[in-house]
Amino acid sequence: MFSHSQCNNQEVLVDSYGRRVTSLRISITNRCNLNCIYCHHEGNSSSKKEMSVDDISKIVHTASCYGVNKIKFSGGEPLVRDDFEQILQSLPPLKEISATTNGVLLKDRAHELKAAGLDRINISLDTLDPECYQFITGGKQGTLEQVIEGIKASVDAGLTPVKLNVILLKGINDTKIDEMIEFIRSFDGNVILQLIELMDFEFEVYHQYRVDIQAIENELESRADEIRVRSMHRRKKYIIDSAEIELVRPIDNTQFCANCNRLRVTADGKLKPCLLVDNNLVDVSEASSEKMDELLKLAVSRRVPYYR
Ligand SMILES: Nc1nc2c(ncn2[C@@H]2O[C@H](COP(=O)(O)OP(=O)(O)OP(=O)(O)O)[C@@H](O)[C@H]2O)c(=O)[nH]1
Ligand SMILES: C[S@@+](CC[C@H](N)C(=O)[O-])C[C@H]1O[C@@H](n2cnc3c(N)ncnc32)[C@H](O)[C@@H]1O
Ligand code: SF4
Ligand code: SF4
Repeated sequence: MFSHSQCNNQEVLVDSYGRRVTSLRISITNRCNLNCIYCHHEGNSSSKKEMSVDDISKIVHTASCYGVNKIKFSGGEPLVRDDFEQILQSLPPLKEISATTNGVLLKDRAHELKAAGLDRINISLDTLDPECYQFITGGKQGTLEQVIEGIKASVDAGLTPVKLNVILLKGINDTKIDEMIEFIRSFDGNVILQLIELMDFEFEVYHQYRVDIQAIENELESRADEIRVRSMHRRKKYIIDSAEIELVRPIDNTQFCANCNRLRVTADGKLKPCLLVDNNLVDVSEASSEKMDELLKLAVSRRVPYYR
């Protein structure tokens, strides 16, 4: 297993806009068992190449020497990788390791994931209606019931707080927010609702389903007992009758980008400075550990807030 022999520096990674990088968002595969109508694929190419456990471990060990202390695993669908638990076990001690999943394959792995070092999990589920679920996820490879079982198993395994990711879609779920709030309430404070603005990756889907996000934000604000602001992206959290609802509103949001502390890693081993930019990636797939330091700094130097 990889370990960085000279991890004794005090250096941190700060880009030219004063944004310190403290977190990596790592796609471990581009494969997915669903085909959601809106998917942005983390802004990645469709490359079939996947980093090995050692490749991922090497990147995280190097970044951790520069004060990166949070890792988010994503995909495609991270749970289609059978070696996800091995990936988790290969990491150095960190403040937080989390993952985002569609939840279909979660039920039977939640406890193993926790034991392997995963701290918490985000589960994407846009509807509580089985037919609507099939429509959004574009097929027959997963069911609503599997995802709900996955949420229960995650709470049971202590992968908490579980975040329930809901992409707001006009005419599909924009009038069902209260239903979702009631659903998370049934988990006694272990589940947070995360309402997400649809980003415009799929042009037609975006134009058909985008919601008036300002109206939703106004409604949350008027009903909130308390509003908290996260340092990451300056995201707002609304507390409504003890339920926690976080709003992810990236489009045209200069505060969101000004407080972006994540560097992305693509499934085929490239450092990606921004979700929305494709022409400035830094390939670390063949890098030695010495070269990795240099390439990490190069990727950080290429970071520019997308909305500014
Ligand atoms: N524009 C933009 N969107 C992001 C970024 N990071 C996450 N998102 C979006 O935020 C939504 C939620 O992402 P998750 O993978 O659940 O993770 P997260 O909420 O960002 O992270 P945690 O709150 O720490 O769990 C998704 O729609 C992501 O596409 C980012 O850096 N830029
Ligand atoms: C690309 S998915 C990868 C992880 C996993 N397959 C899942 O769906 O949770 C990561 C997150 O991005 C969100 N997402 C995908 N396409 C999006 C879009 N066009 N706008 C906003 N969020 C999107 C998903 O809902 C999910 O919460
Ligand atoms: S499950 Fe995730 S990666 Fe797969 S299509 Fe849906 S949003 Fe995209
Ligand atoms: S700069 Fe903005 S759009 Fe780009 S990754 Fe950061 S928050 Fe997302």
